[in-house]
Amino acid sequence: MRKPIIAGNWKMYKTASEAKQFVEQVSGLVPDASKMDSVICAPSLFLPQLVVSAENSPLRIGAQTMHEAVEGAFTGEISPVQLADIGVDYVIIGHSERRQYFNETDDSVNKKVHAAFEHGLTPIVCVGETLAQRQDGNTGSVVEKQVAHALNGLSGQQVEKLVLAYEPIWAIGTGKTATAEDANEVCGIIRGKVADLYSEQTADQLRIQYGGSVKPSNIEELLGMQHIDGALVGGASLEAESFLQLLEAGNDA
Ligand SMILES: O=C[C@H](O)COP(=O)(O)O
Repeated sequence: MRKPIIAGNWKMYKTASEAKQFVEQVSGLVPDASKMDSVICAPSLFLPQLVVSAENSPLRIGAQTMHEAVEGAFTGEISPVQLADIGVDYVIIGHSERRQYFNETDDSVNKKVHAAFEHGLTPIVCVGETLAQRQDGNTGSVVEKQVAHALNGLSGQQVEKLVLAYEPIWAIGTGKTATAEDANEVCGIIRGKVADLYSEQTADQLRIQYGGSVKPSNIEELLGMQHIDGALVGGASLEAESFLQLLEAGNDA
């Protein structure tokens, strides 16, 4: 039985005071970590403050990206050492918005995944196809290639610890959710690829999230699917009430 994991990705939303207020409001209401994992991935600017605000709560704090180097002349970037040092637990790697607007590639995703593990961070690795790739019937081959690249060189034990997020690009922020069956089918393809690359046991342990217009009204159906172990949520994670409803669904799954 894989433990559900619901992660909010706030993207470039909220001010520092709004972020602090949100975490103070939800932290006492987050389900126990023995039942599920609950994460907020916030803008880097707020991370130190949110780690402190969440310290007595099961809520964990994540970053939305990072550089793969330990340190260096990389203006504007944040390193895995810096994230780990302030108590961040998770980091999203290879989100489609990073791939599209900030030149993140399968190769840099792989380097960042290795760097995350070297410094004790849990990577949430995003993969997913464009609408054109889906319409051309290439969804399976696209996500298999992304998964193989992202995991290259990792041990089976590391793969069992990471989180993969399947996010069809055409469903992000559009209100169009993949049907639960379609999302489950692709998550099953991802699990099958991991079984080929590693073992059935590793594939069985791996947690796979679905992301793309997840909201309180559709999360239960998604979490009811065999291969979907959680959700990576943008818009619906911004309001405390809807985030808590998502966690409740995770806790009941
Ligand atoms: O990381 C989250 C995803 O990009 C999904 O965003 P969304 O829930 O606003 O569609």
